[in-house]
Amino acid sequence: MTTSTRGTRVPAVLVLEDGRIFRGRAYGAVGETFGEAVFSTGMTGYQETLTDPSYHRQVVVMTAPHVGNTGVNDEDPESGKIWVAGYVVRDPARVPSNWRSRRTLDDELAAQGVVGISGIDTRALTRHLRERGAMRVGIFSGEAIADDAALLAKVQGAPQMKGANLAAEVATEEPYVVPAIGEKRFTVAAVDLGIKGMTPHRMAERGIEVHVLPATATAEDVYAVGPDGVFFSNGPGDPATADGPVSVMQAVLARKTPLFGICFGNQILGRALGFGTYKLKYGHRGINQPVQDRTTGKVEVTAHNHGFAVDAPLDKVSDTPYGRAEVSHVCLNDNVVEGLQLLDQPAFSVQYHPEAAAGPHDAAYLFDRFVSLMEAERA
Ligand SMILES: NC(=O)CC[C@H](N)C(=O)O
Repeated sequence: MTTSTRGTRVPAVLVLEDGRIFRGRAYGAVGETFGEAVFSTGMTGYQETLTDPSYHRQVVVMTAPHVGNTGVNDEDPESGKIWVAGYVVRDPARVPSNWRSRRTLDDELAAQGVVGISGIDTRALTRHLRERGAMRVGIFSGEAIADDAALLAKVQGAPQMKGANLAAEVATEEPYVVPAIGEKRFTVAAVDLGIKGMTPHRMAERGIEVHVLPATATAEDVYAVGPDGVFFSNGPGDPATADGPVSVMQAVLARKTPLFGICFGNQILGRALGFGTYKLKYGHRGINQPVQDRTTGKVEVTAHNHGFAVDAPLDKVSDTPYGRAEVSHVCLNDNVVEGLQLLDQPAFSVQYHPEAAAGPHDAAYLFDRFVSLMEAERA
């Protein structure tokens, strides 16, 4: 069911698993959907958010009150489709305006079968999620609307995010190559756990030929491309389930190949080193999060999308099977671990998004750091 609701007033209901209910109008496709309710504080960049594969099985609530103002263009998507399980906005733009816009966001959501809701108090919903924590949610419109108790029972029967193993559902099935822009200097094997398009692009800009491999790639697959460095991407789901990628990363660490991880990749490095991961109460999602690089003292404003985090000590160097490791970056809002680095071999990762799609470019230096590690290895 993908009827566009543009110009119509189809009622819709959002039901949280703790029984709180919000009533509004259908936005995008009419029907029903389930996921984990999370909020994003980004005021721009909604196309990048919607198409980030890390949002698979999450229903995204936008805290910015006006969404859709710049329509939908063909340049900004981070992957081939919208991945969010549902979309919640307060006040959709009725007439988008931008020189790149091709379609309205409402029509794009409808065309891709993404069920959403508009006209609800997203500020109250966000405060609820902040106080009670991220939780399961359902959005129902059209024929899917039933009595509240029946809808609540459906939401309470939907799968949880904790324990979800989702990377293989979003990653490429076949390997592909993103060529270096200009002169080729390095080859990188990138394990795709839900990679955003901007990430290989940021590497390609630095003379890296990126071999993107499926989430199920083995250490043999990684080394078959003759990599100067290995990269582990962002991705959806609970890092506690990523045993396969953790053991591939351990093989890379054992060979001391230069290694870089982003987001899910940071959690996998944490696990590979022997740290735990845990679910944050409501996560970090947006493009305005302050992070300190403890190796330089500099503070950067960064893009985030994570609901889990690494449990590593902030105040000491840890001994791991791969040498000494430390927390390199920390979120200044809540002291959550935002980066890890090894001190005895060329490996590091960040929990946030230096590819900045969308978001500020403060953290682009991390791609240069990866290049420096590969240069040092070659020297
Ligand atoms: N963007 C990501 O890679 C997210 C990682 C993980 N799924 C989390 O929610 O924390």
